Amino acid sequence: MITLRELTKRYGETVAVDGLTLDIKGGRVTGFLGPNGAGKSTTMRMILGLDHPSEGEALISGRPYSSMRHPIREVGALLDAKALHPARSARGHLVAQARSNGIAPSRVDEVLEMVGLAKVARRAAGAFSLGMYQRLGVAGALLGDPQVLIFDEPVNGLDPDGVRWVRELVRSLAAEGRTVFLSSHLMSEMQLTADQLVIIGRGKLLADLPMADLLANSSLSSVRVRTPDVADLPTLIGRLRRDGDVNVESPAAGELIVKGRTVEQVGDAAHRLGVRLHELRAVSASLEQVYMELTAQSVEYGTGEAVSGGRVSGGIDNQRTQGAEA
Ligand SMILES: Nc1ncnc2c1ncn2[C@@H]1O[C@H](COP(=O)(O)OP(=O)(O)OP(=O)(O)O)[C@@H](O)[C@H]1O
Repeated sequence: MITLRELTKRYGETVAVDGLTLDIKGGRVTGFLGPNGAGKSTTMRMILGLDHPSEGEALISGRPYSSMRHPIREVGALLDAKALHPARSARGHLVAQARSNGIAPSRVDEVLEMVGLAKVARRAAGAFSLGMYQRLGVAGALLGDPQVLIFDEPVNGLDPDGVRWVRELVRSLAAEGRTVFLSSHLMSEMQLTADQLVIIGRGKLLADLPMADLLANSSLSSVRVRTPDVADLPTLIGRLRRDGDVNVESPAAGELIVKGRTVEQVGDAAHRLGVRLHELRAVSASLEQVYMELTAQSVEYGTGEAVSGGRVSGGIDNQRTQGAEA
């Protein structure tokens, strides 16, 4: 697990990370999202001891990175894939890392095989494509067989095959119980990969909740209903509106678009009233739509107020509370 407590980083006047408090748990892939400059890389750098917090702390399995004797056995990271000596071979690069962390050289060949670089392992890394650098970075992260993995934009520069490979790899690492924390600007890919989402804006936490809840509770998601019992629709609408916090529109005779209720709730209400349904389906927002709405608000109103002031906010706030309890 990764634990952040009031984690804050200031660069002069700039507050890059602003009081982040959250737990990034094992057994699932946690996606880390935020606009450019939101503070994602700075957060990851502080977790990895590359930057010192101005306030607060970041712990890995309950301990700060700086207290670890062999850090890469506890946490593997891919931050800047190109940050290595270009004249060194992929194997040489990993062997040096393995040696300084008490890891057997046989593990180097194992991880090179895992990332598909075994055949080019003795070539100078300087001649590598961006995708090959990314694979080498992933190999470095896996070298110490750590329980916690941090990937900053791991699919950057990868072809569709490589993107899929990363997705399957991180999902299998999480399935083994490991903590996987990864950032990406590719929303469609993140939607396929992550179980949990942490979204920040201007260094502040905007959301920390399961992907499914984020999408289902978005004001952009809805339930579509079609009934032949047109005359009964006003009664059904009245029942749906009874508990408040719902938006019901009727775009055509016998059709409803309901926002703020689940398909189960709408189906049950119709059943109780004896209204026949010929169509009942959830129309889920995409992660990209929800993300754009959420972060646009944060930009417009400032991050702190945004989640309690807008349409998305009710859902987000509730979910954030639920996420914290989970
Ligand atoms: N070494 C530094 N000195 C001064 N300001 C910095 C430094 N590193 C980051 N910042 C600032 O801190 C803020 C957060 O930057 P950071 O790189 O963490 O954001 P990010 O979410 O990773 O962005 P991106 O998606 O563009 O990679 C930005 O305003 C950035 O300019």
